[in-house]
Amino acid sequence: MQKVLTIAGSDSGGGAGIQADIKTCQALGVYSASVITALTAQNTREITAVAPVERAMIRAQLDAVFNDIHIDVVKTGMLANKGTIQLVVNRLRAYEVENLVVDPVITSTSGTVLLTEEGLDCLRTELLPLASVLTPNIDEAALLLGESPTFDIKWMKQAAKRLQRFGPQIVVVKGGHLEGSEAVDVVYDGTTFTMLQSSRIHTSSTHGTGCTFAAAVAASLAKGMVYKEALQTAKTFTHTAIAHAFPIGTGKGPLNHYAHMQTDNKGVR
Ligand SMILES: Nc1ncnc2c1ncn2[C@@H]1O[C@H](COP(=O)(O)OP(=O)(O)OP(=O)(O)O)[C@@H](O)[C@H]1O
Ligand SMILES: Cc1ncc(COP(=O)(O)O)c(N)n1
Repeated sequence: MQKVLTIAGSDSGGGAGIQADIKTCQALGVYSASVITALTAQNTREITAVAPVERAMIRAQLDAVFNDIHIDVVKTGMLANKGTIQLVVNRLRAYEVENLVVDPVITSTSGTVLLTEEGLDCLRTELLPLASVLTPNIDEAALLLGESPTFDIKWMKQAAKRLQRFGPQIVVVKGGHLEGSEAVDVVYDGTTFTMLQSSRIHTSSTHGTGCTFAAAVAASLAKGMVYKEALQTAKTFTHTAIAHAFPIGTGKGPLNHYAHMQTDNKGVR
């Protein structure tokens, strides 16, 4: 059984964060352990409270997992602040983690800041050098680069190339928020660009798409897939989960993480 550790925040509404990560790993047949960095009081409409977990408790969770369970791939999501990032970096180095997927969660879709400014600097300089795969959306890519985004493929390519210089082996700039009929993500591996392409689904069920995509990359890498196959698997998995989402809540609803189990191999019911 391959094992992923997700280090992220809890979403009480069950659509994003730790909950999305665990469901994704489960659906892809990979075991998941979880280290919770923050609690959020959240539903499909808004985040009403955020409580970062104290550092000693995060450290205790990390050490409890790493001292007992062999982890194949680590995935990070909401890290909340500089202190937590420094601690996570310290523990990832101590346990010699080699496979790391970093989803740089900065702001929720509903507009709540989930990472402090100091935390953003620290993520850029201390965590990105350890990353195997970095998965920003267009806004997150721009914040990491300290500039305004342009919502087109040309800018996404430039951003991916420049972000790769911070240290991650592979950068995926996700185009879920692009205009048009296609949802295109730009992948840069230090040498070549590739595109992950799918049709855009017109739906309000998009809460947790970023968490789901990154967790599916982590689970696929844990299963031994090479990165191109892992990214394509994650893209198809996320698309299917959006396409077959149930109407849950009154805002931006969660995905159906188990949809691909109810579909044939082409992702069609
Ligand atoms: N409406 C959609 N139709 C098809 N694919 C989508 C749609 N929205 C997002 N995706 C895909 O989902 C994945 C996540 O991309 P997105 O840009 O939405 O990330 P994100 O903004 O980090 O997500 P989140 O909404 O959780 O913050 C990408 O592969 C993207 O192309
Ligand atoms: C705990 C947690 N982690 C991540 C997100 C980002 O997801 P989204 O952009 O869909 O709101 C979130 N809302 N909550």
